[in-house]
Amino acid sequence: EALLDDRKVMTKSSSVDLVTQTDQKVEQLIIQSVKEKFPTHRFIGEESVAAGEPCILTDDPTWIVDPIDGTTNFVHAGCRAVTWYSAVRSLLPQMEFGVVFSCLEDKMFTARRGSGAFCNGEPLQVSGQKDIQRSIIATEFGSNRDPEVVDKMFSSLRNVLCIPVHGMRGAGTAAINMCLVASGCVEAYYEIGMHVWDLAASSLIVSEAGGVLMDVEGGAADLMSRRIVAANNRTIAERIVKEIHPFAPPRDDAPPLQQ
Ligand SMILES: O=P(O)(O)OC[C@@]1(O)O[C@H](CO)[C@@H](O)[C@@H]1O
Ligand SMILES: [Mg+2]
Ligand SMILES: [Mg+2]
Repeated sequence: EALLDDRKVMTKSSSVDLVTQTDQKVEQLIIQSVKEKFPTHRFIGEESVAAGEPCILTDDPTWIVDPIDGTTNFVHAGCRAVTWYSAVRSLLPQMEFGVVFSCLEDKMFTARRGSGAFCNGEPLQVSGQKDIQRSIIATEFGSNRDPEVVDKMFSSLRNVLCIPVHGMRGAGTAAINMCLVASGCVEAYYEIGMHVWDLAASSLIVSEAGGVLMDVEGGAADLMSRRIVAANNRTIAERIVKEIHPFAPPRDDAPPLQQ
């Protein structure tokens, strides 16, 4: 309770895009401790980018950090927070490993390229369901309250729901939604508007658990594009793509607007 009272809530891109001192402190803690071991590595951190650091991938090993994914949950409920980080190498980008920690459930999700995905050391496998009408799909509404954008999100939501699917869910964090796909708890997750740090670690966890990643228009997934479909298999992913009303938010690696 005292911690909740102490929590200073600030806003970023909009009045519903929240950040706390805890986000900033956790990010600094992760970056500092990695830097001590790997002084030449680079970082893309959510709160560092918010403070003006660049969001670009180079050929250097780069750690992509979201200190708390689900800050809104954290602010409201105190405990529904996730800390995660991942490292990528090369411009493609080639993810080397990903880590998502769900402190609510005390679950550590990990994946290393080519070595599978795990939860607390137990191997993960996506759902074997091929019938979208027997599936649960996860999504989120993001922090953009522009009515035109909200209309597009609602149109996609309506279309997917009316396929019909068994249900739709949202954990309030992209990272955990993706881990739910990797664990076989939901068949797919899609969203437009989240950022590279929301997805980087969990994208490897999904693919190492046997899942597929796709752009919302069906092409190759691009983690800087702020659009993703993550599914248990290609059949389910392609069916969802048919129902999504696509739009393209400014890319994470777009040059900053001139003042
Ligand atoms: O700012 P945060 O808490 O790191 O993350 C933002 C986020 O929780 O909001 C989105 C909702 O659209 C999620 O998909 C995404 O993971
Ligand atoms: Mg996040
Ligand atoms: Mg965050």
